[in-house]
Amino acid sequence: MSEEPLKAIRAQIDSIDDELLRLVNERARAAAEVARVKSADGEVGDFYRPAREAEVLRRVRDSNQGPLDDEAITRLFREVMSACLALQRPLRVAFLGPEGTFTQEAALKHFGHAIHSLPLDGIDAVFREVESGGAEYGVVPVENSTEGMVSHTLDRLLSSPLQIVGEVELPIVQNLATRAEDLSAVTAVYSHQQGLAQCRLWLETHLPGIERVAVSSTAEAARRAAEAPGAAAIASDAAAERYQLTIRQPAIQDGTANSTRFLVLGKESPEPTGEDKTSLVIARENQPGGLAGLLAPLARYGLNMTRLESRPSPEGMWEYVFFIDLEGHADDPALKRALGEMQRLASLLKILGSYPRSVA
Ligand SMILES: O=C(O)C(=O)C[C@]1(C(=O)O)C=C[C@@H](O)C=C1
Repeated sequence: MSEEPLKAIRAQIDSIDDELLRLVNERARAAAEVARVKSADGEVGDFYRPAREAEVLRRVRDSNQGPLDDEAITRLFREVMSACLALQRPLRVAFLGPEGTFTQEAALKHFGHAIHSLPLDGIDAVFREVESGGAEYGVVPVENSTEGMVSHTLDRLLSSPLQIVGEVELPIVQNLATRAEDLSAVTAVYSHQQGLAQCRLWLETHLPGIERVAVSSTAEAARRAAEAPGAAAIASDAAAERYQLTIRQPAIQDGTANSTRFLVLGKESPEPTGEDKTSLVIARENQPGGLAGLLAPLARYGLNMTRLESRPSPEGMWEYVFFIDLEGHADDPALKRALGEMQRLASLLKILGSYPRSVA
């Protein structure tokens, strides 16, 4: 290879980098100025604005002409914003730990890497940390495309004063990670109960009769597998790397399109962005056509429901509450009117939050 053309292109890259460096710092100074104006206006607390961040990301995606794809551009700008925000004070973000969980991956995807991470040992602990002000935000799993809802998160949403302020969708790739030399040396498989369920067919085919142990997370499973030679974990690439396990079999999940949706919890709902979702929980006394009647205003106002899930009510046996996701923000006029009408029919209606649709 001739060195001369390479030298010239590298000189060009150096000068582009100089320009990028100057521009990124200029942007950081502008973001710091926004923070100064917010403080002067008497705003206290953190300066994170999920609605504005969604707007910034959608805008750059819309003007992106490549060759970098939209996902790469989103990742880059997310990190730039994360670093700009951390100039004021890094956000404290609690998530279902330990380090190496898919929930940590979701938290980093949403907030970027310039955060102060708080890995906690349960969904309940994440809610409590945000409720008590120990963290400004929390990230918890809420549903998996193969395995369905994470009922603990739904139940906790019902009782918590927290708001859903964002959502993150993450493709989930589960691996069999172990220190064992090969599959025949595996004597037990550890994972989160959802990890075990997502790989049920693979386990039945390749490790029939081998003990399956459910633990608090896939990362905890990897930690345990690192301690015992015959143990294996169903866990992420990140967890396998963190606990120095070898991936004996990659991508063992049964569903080809396996993805998990996570919720970001905070104290205040973001303002409307034009591409939002609203989550709520409703109930009505048990009567014929009860649920249909309750949902009728949605059809009347032409509102789109993206999810409907029932859970046993904490109030009584064979009573149910319904978790609903709608397109739109609770401050949008049509949605506001529909919610008002539903409120009159419902024995319970709690808005869990309005938040920008995830920018993947
Ligand atoms: O626009 C704001 O409110 C800012 O604080 C600036 C900025 C950014 O870097 O663009 C930083 C943090 C917020 O979460 C949103 C956006």
